[in-house]
Amino acid sequence: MTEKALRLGTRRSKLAMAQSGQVADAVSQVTGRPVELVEITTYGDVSREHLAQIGGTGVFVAALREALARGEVDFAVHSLKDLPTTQPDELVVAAIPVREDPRDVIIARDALKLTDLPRGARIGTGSPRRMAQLNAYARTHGLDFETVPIRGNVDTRIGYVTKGDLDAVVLAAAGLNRVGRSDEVTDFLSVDTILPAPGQGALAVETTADNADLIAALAQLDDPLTRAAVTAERSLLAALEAGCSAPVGALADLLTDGQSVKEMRLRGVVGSTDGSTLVQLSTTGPVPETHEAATALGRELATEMLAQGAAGLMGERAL
Ligand SMILES: NCc1[nH]cc(CCC(=O)O)c1CC(=O)O
Repeated sequence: MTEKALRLGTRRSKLAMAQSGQVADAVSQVTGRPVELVEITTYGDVSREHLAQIGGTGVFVAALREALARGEVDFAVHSLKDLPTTQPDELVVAAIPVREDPRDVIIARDALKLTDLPRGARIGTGSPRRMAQLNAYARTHGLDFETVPIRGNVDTRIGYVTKGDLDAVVLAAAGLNRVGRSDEVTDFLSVDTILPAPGQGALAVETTADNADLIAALAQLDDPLTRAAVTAERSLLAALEAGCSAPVGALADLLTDGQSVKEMRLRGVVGSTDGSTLVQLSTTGPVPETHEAATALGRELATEMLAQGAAGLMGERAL
């Protein structure tokens, strides 16, 4: 007898379909069961222009979570950076697979790098985090470009450059990799220049808390080091009382001593969108082995950032 297919709820966007498809393959490999994609239309997909008013990328997550709660699907895959920092009691993030490239990139006309952009160049991004750090970089490196607020999916955003409306756009490397368009990247931005969004490049595989068998099966896809890193990053975000559209960047990585992993370093930044003020700090600690330890690392850095005025920079919202 063939086993019943597991139902994976997904948005219809190219990026969502790509990442759901990849997780579907992995889940079917570890469970030996077929996985069926169930398309869920979200309010954010239908009414993009109202996204800012109804609360940013959280709307995409909410529709998938409702389908899970109603029992219409068995599990869902989210971009971790779009996931609100509060976890509903009835849902569990059963797996956080190995993170992809966390960097931001630019796709610019004429294969230009960030530092090659001419004076007055227009760079499209709707993210206050990217605006703040790009503008700060311009100020400290004698560059002169303008960040222009844009929205839209990966294709739309790249279209601004290919149609000649903008000189460059900023995107996440991971998303481009997943949709097979990373060959169009003209510059991978160092995380020393632009810290990514907390959780960027990582996925969250979520199911209902009452589904013990599926939780155990999905756990085989979990990467504990990725989980520790993104838990610390998201704990920083939560402790700063910032949402997914706040100008906050964070990245936890491992510091190695020769061959062996020594410590985890968590870097964080918050800034004004014009780049005139940045609070950028880092902390290091033993590699966290529990959720509590990872959370403590993020809280510790938040406390230091708040002491340096981070709270005053959190009011700015995405356009
Ligand atoms: N905010 C939209 C979004 N959510 C996740 C990704 C990319 C994939 C990832 O970071 O995991 C993107 C696109 C982007 O920022 O370019």
